[in-house]
Amino acid sequence: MSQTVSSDVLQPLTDAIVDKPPYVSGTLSLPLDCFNLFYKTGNGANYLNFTTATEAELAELAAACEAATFGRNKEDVLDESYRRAGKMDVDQFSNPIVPERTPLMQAIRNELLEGDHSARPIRLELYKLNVYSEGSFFKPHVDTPRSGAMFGSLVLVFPTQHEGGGLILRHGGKEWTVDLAKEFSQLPACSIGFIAFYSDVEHEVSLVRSGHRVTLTYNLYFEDITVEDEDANVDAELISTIVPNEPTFSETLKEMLSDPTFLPNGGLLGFGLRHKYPVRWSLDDVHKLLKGSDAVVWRAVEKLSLEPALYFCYEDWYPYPETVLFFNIPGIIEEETNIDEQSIISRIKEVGPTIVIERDSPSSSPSSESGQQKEPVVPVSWVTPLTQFTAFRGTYIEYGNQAEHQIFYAEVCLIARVPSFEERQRIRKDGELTKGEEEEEEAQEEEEGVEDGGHGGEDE
Ligand SMILES: O=C(O)CCC(=O)C(=O)O
Ligand SMILES: [Fe+2]
Repeated sequence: MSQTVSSDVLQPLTDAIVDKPPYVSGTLSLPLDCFNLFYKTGNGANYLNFTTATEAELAELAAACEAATFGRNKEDVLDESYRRAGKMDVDQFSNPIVPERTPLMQAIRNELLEGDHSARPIRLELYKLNVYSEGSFFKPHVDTPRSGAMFGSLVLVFPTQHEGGGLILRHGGKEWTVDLAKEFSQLPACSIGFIAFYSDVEHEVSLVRSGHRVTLTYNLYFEDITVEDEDANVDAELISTIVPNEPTFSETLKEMLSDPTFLPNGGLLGFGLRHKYPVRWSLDDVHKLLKGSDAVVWRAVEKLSLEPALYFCYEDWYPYPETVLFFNIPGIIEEETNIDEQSIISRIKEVGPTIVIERDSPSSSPSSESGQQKEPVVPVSWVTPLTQFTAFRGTYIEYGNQAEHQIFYAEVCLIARVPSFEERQRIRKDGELTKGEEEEEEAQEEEEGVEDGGHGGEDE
């Protein structure tokens, strides 16, 4: 099973993985009362409507806010050189917008989730109201994952006059800017701006040069994440959009597998994933969170019986350079907050299991001298490169929008096991045989009028 395949051969597969931007934005017209805001003040309550709010009303709202904090190194901090904005917690205000009852949901489903995932049940949680007045900004960060099921954030921007305050999004070496302030001047007063993006997208709010930018932020969760069978809860009535690259990817992979010269003795195919994912201590359920093209790859590989699995990938240097895959983080990280990367790696090796995919050791390496058996190397052919090794204490935990101890974003890779050509043919024949046998059995049952333990007719 220790074969690899050249990148030229894999190129058609790599090319079939096409990506959409990791966000969706736009404007939406809503009924006038959706622009009402009621909020607490020191001595009572106040009211305004964002379509008619005056400068004085907005300044009053800004004054009723507290200074917004953000998460840095596991603590919520107030640092106006990193984030200057006002915030109001959800128990301090009321606004009648229910995003679930607007076309926003369809936009999130179709543009952000794609394909089969667009029909998954999702839940929105109102998180904060923020006011970015003149001189406000929020420097680059990723939003803190509040549970393993969180997949993104939604920002609604009210149509108040302001200049600046564009949202800059960065992902996979690309950058986009969404400046809704410019759009409002050309739209009816009852328009709201929205931006929804995946959780691992770095973003920043640029300096507001004048006016007030008022937003509602929401956390987006997959609702079926604790369900054993991920597809069981899917709302079948929603029409899922077709992902253009999914059939191409599947077909290309299928063709490769039917070629006797493609990994004739079997081997591992690797996919560096495009998104980072929130993890606690294991990757067991993370496949249910896969987004965009990452989800496409998983589904296609799974359908072709290549046993997809997710792994962390790290690079070790002692006693010789090695690249290693594993899927559980040992408890040591939970217990000790100031642990260094090398100690984590040593601990991972101790507790295992790990797969060594690369080793650069001289023939007389320390461990062979000491007579210790080295683990065999199982090489991986990378379809999409692994862009980064797993970093346990990276910038991703250092700057969030809230301090959070339990979960961090990790670089993850997907490994598919390609059986030998002989095995592939056997599986294919078995599949056909089983299907043929099932059909035969069904026909016989129908003839005999047999019902299958109360489930008869379920498939019709
Ligand atoms: O206001 C925005 O557009 C984004 C705000 C943000 O990044 C946050 O609250 O975490
Ligand atoms: Fe944010």
